[in-house]
Amino acid sequence: MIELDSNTLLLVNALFGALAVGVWLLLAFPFRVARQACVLLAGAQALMLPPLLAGPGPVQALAGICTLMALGMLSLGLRQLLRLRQQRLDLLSLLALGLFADLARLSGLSTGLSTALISLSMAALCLLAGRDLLLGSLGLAGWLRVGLVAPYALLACFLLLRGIALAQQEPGVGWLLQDPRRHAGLAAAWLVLAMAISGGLIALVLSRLIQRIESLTRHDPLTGLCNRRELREQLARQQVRAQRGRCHALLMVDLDHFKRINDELGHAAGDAALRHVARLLQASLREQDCAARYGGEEFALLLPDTPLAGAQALAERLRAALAASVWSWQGRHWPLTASLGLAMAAPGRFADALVEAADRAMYQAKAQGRNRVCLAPPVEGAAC
Ligand SMILES: Nc1nc2c(ncn2[C@@H]2O[C@H](COP(=O)(O)OP(=O)(O)OP(=O)(O)O)[C@@H](O)[C@H]2O)c(=O)[nH]1
Repeated sequence: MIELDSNTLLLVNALFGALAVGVWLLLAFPFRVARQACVLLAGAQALMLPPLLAGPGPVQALAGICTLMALGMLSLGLRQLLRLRQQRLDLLSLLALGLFADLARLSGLSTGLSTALISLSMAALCLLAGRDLLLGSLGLAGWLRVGLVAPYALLACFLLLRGIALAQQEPGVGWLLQDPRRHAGLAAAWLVLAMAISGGLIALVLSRLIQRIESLTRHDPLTGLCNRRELREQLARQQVRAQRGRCHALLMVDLDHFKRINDELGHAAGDAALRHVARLLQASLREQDCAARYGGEEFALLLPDTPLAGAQALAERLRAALAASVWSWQGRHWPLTASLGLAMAAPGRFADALVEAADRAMYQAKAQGRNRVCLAPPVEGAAC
């Protein structure tokens, strides 16, 4: 069996660290994924390299400071990645305590106590990072969250025990007092934890990337509303409920004379008007409703659990709100109105038929003079 000494393990650790710096920079720059977070994580990883590579001398004397700064940057990067509120006071106070203790150690004042304090500050930073991960990964499966937090918890436990042992100068726990850079067992554990932490962080970044791609495939880039594909899926889900007698409604909203905006004010104005309408529609809906951009200047609103009277009232409210809203482009006020077609779901009226019925009602509203709501004929015998 090959026995690895601590120097070889440190070298492997440093090589792994350098590789991780490269991966973070690659994600941050060419791929532009969570840029700020990735830069902070690259910085954290880079700060760990000097303590790993330096032989005895001034750089190694600064190992404590480098490790503390690396943990601080790791925590900041993690908060950025998890989109947690960037509250920095806790991190800054722990860093200040650790740095103060390290300076005391370097100047020869109470070496044991200072080293203990550094260890305790590092443990607290690891605990904070673990807590942030638990809070910020609520959407992930339980086993994955445990796997992500475990390395931080283990590292925090080790640093806590080490801090306590150092403060008491406990002779029975000699291994705890060893420098991980000179103890093969500790160097191996350090390598495993570093790999687990980096692996977990990369998994988090990838899950964020997947979320982003998924969101792009389901949303309209101009307005941020759902796109036609997402609407289709939600309609199919609602249809299953309609078969069991639940009511849902579909409202098609088509802007009136929209072409004139493009022709007279330009395409950018047309885009701004579409965004204005999207905001207004979204703000008037409940959380369970789905607002989608169905085509150019046509929107579709899916209203689950909504009986006819409620859907008609909402349609009229939306029509009036749009007509009363103020939209202007480069100082020029432009009135906006829409024609709305409403259709109610029924057990035999499948998604395509529902869209077609709402669309026909909308064209009827156009034909009757625009800026009005028309109702599609109900399916005979339907409950809604
Ligand atoms: N700015 C902008 N214009 C768009 C977009 N998608 C479609 N359009 C324009 O929307 C206009 C739709 O015109 P029409 O279908 O004639 O409808 P309209 O002028 O609203 O007339 P009515 O529907 O009959 O009231 C066209 O000029 C399209 O080019 C878009 O994403 N941005």
